[in-house]
Amino acid sequence: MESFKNTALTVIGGVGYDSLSEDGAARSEIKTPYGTVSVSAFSKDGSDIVFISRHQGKQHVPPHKINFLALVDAARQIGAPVLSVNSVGLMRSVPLTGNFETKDRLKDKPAVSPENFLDFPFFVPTDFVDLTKNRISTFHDEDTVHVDMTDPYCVYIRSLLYGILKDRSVSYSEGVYLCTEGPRFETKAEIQMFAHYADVVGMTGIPEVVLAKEAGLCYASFCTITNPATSLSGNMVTADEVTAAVEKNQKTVFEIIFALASVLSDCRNHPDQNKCHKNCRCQNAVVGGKL
Ligand SMILES: CSC[C@H]1O[C@H](OP(=O)(O)O)[C@H](O)[C@@H]1O
Ligand code: HPA
Repeated sequence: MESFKNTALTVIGGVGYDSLSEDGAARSEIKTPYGTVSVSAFSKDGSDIVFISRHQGKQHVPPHKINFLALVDAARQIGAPVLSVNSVGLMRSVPLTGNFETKDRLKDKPAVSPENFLDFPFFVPTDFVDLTKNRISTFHDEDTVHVDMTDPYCVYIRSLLYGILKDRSVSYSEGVYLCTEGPRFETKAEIQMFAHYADVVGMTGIPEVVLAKEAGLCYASFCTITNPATSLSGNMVTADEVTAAVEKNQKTVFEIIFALASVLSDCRNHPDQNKCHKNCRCQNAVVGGKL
């Protein structure tokens, strides 16, 4: 296996992110017990990043057929923290974090809503609801392991993300991600029900986060809100709308990814590890969970 030992960050990228690593990236394949995964490795300002395309490039594997076991096993072999990039539909208004002094209309209760989501497209999941139906969501089919899900998304990586967003004055919302099986979009009745339990809806976050936790990886997700969920605007929901919104925000997402890789790279090399205090429990998520 090619050595990925200096990798600061692995990115699992969704729709519209294949160009993250196009220029001068070294392409290779990682063999896993679940299948072979194509990855590309590149350096950005001295930080090594490995990119895994969730839909595996031009063939575009649809959400319900993604080989999550292979993708996450590849990330485990790389061994670096993982940032997953996902697109989502917004199901309800969510409070925003950011500086709104110049945005008069948001002064009282700043929130992202189906009306203004284009201005505030970034969302960080803190928890999830799993409504997938037909996916293998554990590495432990033969033995029995019950993984802890108290903090599904790594608190350490999220704290770094929040710092980077704040430094760059990028407003964001955070909350609960709900995953459907897809590939169809949701019905009106489903969105009315789901919005009681979650803020955004997507098709690709699960079981990625669960498998990453089983693998002991530090894993967080950075979502782009691409559309109001079904029936929350007068429009139909289309894949074209999703890709257009991703493309519009891609530059900012790339900047956040590069900044995160840089912080993680500095932390790896810093003699004073207190500077980068890793306050998460990701590596211990299966401790006490084996029967
Ligand atoms: C392009 S329409 C819906 C499709 O896009 C999202 O994928 P990803 O999160 O990998 O960008 C969504 O969850 C669906 O899979
Ligand atoms: N529903 C499910 N997945 C999605 C959506 C949506 O509205 N937007 C982007 N991915």
